[in-house]
Amino acid sequence: MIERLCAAHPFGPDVREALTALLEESTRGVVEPLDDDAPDHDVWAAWTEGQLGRPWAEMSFLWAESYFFRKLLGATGYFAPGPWRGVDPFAPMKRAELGSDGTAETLAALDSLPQLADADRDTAVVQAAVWGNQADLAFQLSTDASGTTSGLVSGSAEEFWSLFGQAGQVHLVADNAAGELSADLVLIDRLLTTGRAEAVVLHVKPNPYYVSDAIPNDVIEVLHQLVGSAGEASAIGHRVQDALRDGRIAVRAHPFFCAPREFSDMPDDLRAEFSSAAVTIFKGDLNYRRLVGDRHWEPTRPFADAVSHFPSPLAALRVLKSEAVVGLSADTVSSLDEGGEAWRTQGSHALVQTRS
Ligand SMILES: O=P(O)(O)OC[C@@]1(O)O[C@H](CO)[C@@H](O)[C@@H]1O
Repeated sequence: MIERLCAAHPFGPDVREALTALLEESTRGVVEPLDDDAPDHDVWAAWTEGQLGRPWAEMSFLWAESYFFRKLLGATGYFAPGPWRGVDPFAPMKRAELGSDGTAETLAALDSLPQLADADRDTAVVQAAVWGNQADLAFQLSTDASGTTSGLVSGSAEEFWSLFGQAGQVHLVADNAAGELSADLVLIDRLLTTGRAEAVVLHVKPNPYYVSDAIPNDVIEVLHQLVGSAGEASAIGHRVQDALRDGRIAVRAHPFFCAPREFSDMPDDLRAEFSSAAVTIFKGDLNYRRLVGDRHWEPTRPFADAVSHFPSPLAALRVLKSEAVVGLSADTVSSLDEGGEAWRTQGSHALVQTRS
């Protein structure tokens, strides 16, 4: 990943040395404190308490990966005065995906939506939002990515839509930019145009994270792409743009969404926001890990038990890219295990899980 960053940016010797030092530290060294003077220093001081000086290999994967991406921003000068201040180091990768043939095909496919019956359009929009999560660069750099889609191991689009009753404020905790965020805006448009939501809060990351994760600027980039395209994609883009302008859609970027913590530890202000939600939709693998707890749970552990900490109705739309999974039937687990595939980590299987 660091090689790809250095190939994508004309970083000078100082940044390249800092990135090399991070690679050395995180693969063979001990956890060192942040050495940049960023505004999030105090909050990271709390999040790194008790971890400094310990070998990275002893850290939980959730903690290590989060801290790695935060230190990577420090290394590239994201927070420092200079040419790279505020420059998203992953922007070239996101831009390439947004401008790819695959994304163009996805947007063109939206033209089929108006011809569908309502129930079929509901299903198509949810399926696109689920599978939009497959394309994520942090994962695609791993060895497991298979690129195939083997279907849902749990839940359905019908289960997702059954969660919505009295229209209220719906929150969507986004994951990746580009193609996944495009599908998320299509889902948000569907929530608003069918009256399932009076308003939507779209939560993105405050800083670049896990390569593909969406930050506020990515919302602008994706919206620009939708509005500038043609057909239904453009119509959806204009409706989303209008909803942003009249306040029916709000974008938020709470610091906790880049924390090395599970959602059971979320701060009171964020918990209060979700407590008043009609439904909260969590997108993607990392959000799922943070939601259910990043543990080797028994996969048959009830989803409702794993998310009992969350204060309101929720849905998880996730492609499986890591080991943590709950809410599966014993038959499903044995049939998947007998299939001999790395179904938990290769990104070929997905799920829709809800708790009212
Ligand atoms: O949340 P996403 O984008 O669906 O997936 C992100 C993710 O799969 O990438 C990492 C692999 O490097 C995992 O730790 C993490 O869960």
